[in-house]
Amino acid sequence: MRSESGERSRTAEPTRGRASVTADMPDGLRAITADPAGAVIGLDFDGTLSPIVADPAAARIHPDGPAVLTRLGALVGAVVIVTGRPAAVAVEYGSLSKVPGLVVLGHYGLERWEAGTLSAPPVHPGLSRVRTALVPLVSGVPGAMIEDKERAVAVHTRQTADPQAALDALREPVAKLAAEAGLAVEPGKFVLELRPQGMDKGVALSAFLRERQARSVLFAGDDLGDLAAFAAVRASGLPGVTVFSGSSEIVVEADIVVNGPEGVMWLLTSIADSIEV
Ligand SMILES: O=P(O)(O)OC[C@H]1O[C@H](O[C@H]2O[C@H](CO)[C@@H](O)[C@H](O)[C@H]2O)[C@H](O)[C@@H](O)[C@@H]1O
Repeated sequence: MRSESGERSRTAEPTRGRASVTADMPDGLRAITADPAGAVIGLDFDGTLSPIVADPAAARIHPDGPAVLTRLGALVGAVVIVTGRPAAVAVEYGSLSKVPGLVVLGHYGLERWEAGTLSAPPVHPGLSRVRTALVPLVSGVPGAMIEDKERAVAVHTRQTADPQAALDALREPVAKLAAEAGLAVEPGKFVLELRPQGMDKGVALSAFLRERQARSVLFAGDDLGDLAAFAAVRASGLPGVTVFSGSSEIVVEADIVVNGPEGVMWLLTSIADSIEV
């Protein structure tokens, strides 16, 4: 996939064992470790907590994820997952139902899961129309598949012979269909998602920061849909840090770059270690 924006500004290399982020620590990270009770840690799911896999239904959180999130959740003001997945799916694929205090904002913030309770708005009426119209469109591209998420529909090309060419071929007809149904198109890693307008990860994260009266913020993501959350970190006026969960598929500018979900686990563990010092 193409590069979306500028250069990586910092690199944190995963290491094994107890690690510290105190050396060369960005100011936003320093604020988090100095005043953890005021910190909100925001995390994307796919590509950040969960390694990217060919079949969207086979994605599962990194094996260290539930324990790391449980540990961090006890140390900071709040841990929130902001994902394009339905919140209940992220909870299931993340084995997150027993992580105390965790909030999951699904469908880019349309849904909220907290303490086992899910709240969500009515399903957008345009979705039934695109659900039907997408079938002949996608069946014309061998290997392309539809992921029906109830409040959104995603078209995936990762399993086609040429994922980028398939994505490019579908981009225009999918955009036309979305416009006719009053939906937005959310592009991502070999995926085009048709979803309701008016909400994104930036809107969702900003509202959460206000709700929790955050004094600092970190957001980690890996894809185009996370850029709005990165922008929200920068616009919040809070000491903040953006973390790019890096891969070979896309490059995104961020304060810290780590090596995919493995690197995210290292960073979160390092933050917890630094708080507990
Ligand atoms: O906001 P996220 O938590 O990152 O969710 C974004 C989309 O992620 C999923 O698709 C991506 O991950 C799949 C599994 O690794 C991969 O096969 C696919 O190519 C990626 O685009 C998910 O399937 C979508 O519904 C999410 O919107």
